[in-house]
Amino acid sequence: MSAASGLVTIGEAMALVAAAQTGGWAHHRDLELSVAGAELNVAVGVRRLGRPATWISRVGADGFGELMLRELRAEGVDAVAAVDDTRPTGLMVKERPNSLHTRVRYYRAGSAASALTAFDLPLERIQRAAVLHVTGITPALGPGPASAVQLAVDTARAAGVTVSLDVNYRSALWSRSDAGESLTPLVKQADVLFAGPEEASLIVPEADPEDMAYRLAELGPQQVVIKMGADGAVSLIDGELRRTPAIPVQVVDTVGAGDAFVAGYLTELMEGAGADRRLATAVAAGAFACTALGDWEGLPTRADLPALQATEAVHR
Ligand SMILES: Nc1ncnc2c1ncn2[C@@H]1O[C@H](COP(=O)(O)OP(=O)(O)OP(=O)(O)O)[C@@H](O)[C@H]1O
Ligand SMILES: O=C(O)C(=O)C[C@H](O)[C@H](O)CO
Repeated sequence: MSAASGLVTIGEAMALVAAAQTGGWAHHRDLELSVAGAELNVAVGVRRLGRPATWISRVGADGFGELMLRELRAEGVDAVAAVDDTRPTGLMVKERPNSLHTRVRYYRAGSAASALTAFDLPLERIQRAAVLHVTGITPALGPGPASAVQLAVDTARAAGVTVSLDVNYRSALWSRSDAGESLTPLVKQADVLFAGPEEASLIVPEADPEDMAYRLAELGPQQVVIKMGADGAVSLIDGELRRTPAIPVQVVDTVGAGDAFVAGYLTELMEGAGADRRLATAVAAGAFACTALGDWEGLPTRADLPALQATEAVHR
């Protein structure tokens, strides 16, 4: 399959150090090393569901960057990433103080990906994509990454490529007012918009998810999806309002569920599927992501999807 049938996404991924047990670092020092980043998670999710995916970024000339590129190769994601020998790959640390909470800390200031600029973009790949997916994390990394996202979106729109935006507000990176101001113009340029209710309220004043969806659609996106965790999603797609329940699962770790949901939705969009099917695959992928530690390791392939309906937990 060519990139023309696939997703292109841009963003930072980090090495992910996660506690292997609950209890906090002071008591349990076992850790697991992986990689994660919202856009990388989406690229892996799309690829697992069967569509081509390209991930554009920068990594450090270090073991973490090497690990990231290896993982992406193993997943079949096409990585277009400059290796920067002056800056490190960013790091994210995920601690589980108890079974109820996950605490995430970033060590990403001055990272290779925060030096991303418009010069890192292979514009012809964006022009040939089926969907360009960006998130509100990248503009928060600095003026270089913000200008790269803007150019990517402008390029996609000029080429008639569908633009997808996940608001993905990260309070450790910027204030709500800065995020609202910077992301509103991007929302207006998006065809598909994903946001949680708290994130949507950065852009519009409404408090009710259905009202938010209508107000966001007035800004431009024909497809607005409000992700609501265990409550599923509210969407306004081509003028039609839907409530899609989540699929109940035994939750291990919800971080990355939103990216899985986006991957499910966008894969079906690229397949030409209708809104009901896009949302069904989105909630299924979101549920899968909740069942495993790690941001993307638990993401499903097509063959995995029916397992959510299975009644027996052990298959022999
Ligand atoms: N506890 C859960 N049980 C079942 N499905 C869930 C659960 N949490 C999330 N999901 C599924 O995943 C989707 C996205 O989750 P959520 O709304 O938490 O996204 P998010 O806040 O963007 O996540 P993140 O930024 O951590 O990736 C939900 O709409 C739902 O379909
Ligand atoms: O928060 C970020 O910047 C990340 O990209 C890290 C995680 O992988 C992401 O939050 C999961 O959606």
